[in-house]
Amino acid sequence: MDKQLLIFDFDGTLIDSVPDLADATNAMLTTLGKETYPIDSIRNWVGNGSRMLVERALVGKVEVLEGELTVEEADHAEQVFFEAYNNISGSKTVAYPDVDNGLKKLKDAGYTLALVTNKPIRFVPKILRSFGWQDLFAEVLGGDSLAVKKPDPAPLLHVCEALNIDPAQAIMIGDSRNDILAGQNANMDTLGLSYGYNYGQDIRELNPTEAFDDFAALVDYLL
Ligand SMILES: O=C(O)COP(=O)(O)O
Ligand SMILES: [Mg+2]
Repeated sequence: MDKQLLIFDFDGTLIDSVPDLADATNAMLTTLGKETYPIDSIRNWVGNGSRMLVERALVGKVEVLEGELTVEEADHAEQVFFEAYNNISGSKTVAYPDVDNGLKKLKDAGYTLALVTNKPIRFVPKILRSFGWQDLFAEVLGGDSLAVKKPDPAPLLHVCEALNIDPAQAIMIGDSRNDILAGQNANMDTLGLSYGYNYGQDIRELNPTEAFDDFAALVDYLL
């Protein structure tokens, strides 16, 4: 493998964060006096950052139509969600099998590792520390670190520029259409993981360069 930089997605790729996200979402809905949803519904609402998760939960579906929510309503719900997620984040979030060892093997093999998530950046350091990963990544960007988030290629290109690495030497690795499209939009190779959250769609339908059903297979491919 002649590439230098591996850019990883976070939720659904390295960590299974949906149990905590679902608890926070339902805590928000309960606070607002609305009906709660099962984790299997909420899993399909993750991927475009907290704001979209909150809006989808308020309307109870993936597609939020123009005019269905007021900005004030969504702003308030987002603040309630942030508080709830801040209080519980970490307790039920686990790394997927072979991720911890796999990341260390890839780093030891000479790759530079970076993290680009659509999760708000304020929640990221605490989760990284909980897995002892705080020094693994040369660059870490959240969904609100720049004006745009994945599937826009800007966060990926920003990381390449900060690390002075040609995007042609980078690979985007993730579980969702937002990761694969961001990588394709940045003209990078893309590697898909099938076990995460992709709105119920098979990641292979997005035509990543390769796709894997577990993290160990991804590591084998890269070493
Ligand atoms: O917070 C989200 O919506 C998903 O975050 P991710 O980009 O790490 O998958
Ligand atoms: Mg993801």
